[in-house]
Amino acid sequence: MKDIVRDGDPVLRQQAQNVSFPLSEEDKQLAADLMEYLEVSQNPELCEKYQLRAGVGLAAPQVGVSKMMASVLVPAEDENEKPIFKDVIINPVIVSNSVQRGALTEGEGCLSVDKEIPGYVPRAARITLKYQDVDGVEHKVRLKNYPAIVCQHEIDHLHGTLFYDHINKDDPFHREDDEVFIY
Ligand SMILES: OCN(O)CCCc1ccccc1
Ligand code: NI
Repeated sequence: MKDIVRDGDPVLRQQAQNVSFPLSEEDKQLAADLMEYLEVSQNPELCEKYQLRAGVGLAAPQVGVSKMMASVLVPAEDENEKPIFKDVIINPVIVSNSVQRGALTEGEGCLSVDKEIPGYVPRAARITLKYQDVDGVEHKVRLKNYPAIVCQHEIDHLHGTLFYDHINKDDPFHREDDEVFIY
């Protein structure tokens, strides 16, 4: 398990570099490590054993690698179902997003930010995301609700943005009329 870099390390505030294809052995290993972390962290026994915070996403800068790559694993409600979204998104670009905003009712956290920072993190309620997978295959997906929020959180990491940058300083729980709140 690679160590998670904490807020304060400059790598979390850098613009990550594009990844070239075909992936080098090093980048293939990085992609595997980023996804393995999520799988292990979402397994209750292993999560306990390795003392990991369960994660639904992990961006390369969070393991000290400033490259445009992040793993996303959003499990289904029923763990016997397949995940809602599972992939390593490489060179991701949000090509369009809804005007409507959305936020998680419980706010957000981050594996790189040890303290709780209360407040709504307003994001696009729906996005169209283009990315390449580890084989270099281009994907264009439309996401809403939790997967859309998680992908935006991860893509933020690739541009040196952390979730609390979006929280309204004067009124952390400010709600716009048309915002959707995701449970
Ligand atoms: O960057 C991933 N990471 O810090 C783990 C937490 C992911 C995450 C948590 C809340 C809302 C969106 C995404
Ligand atoms: Ni994070």
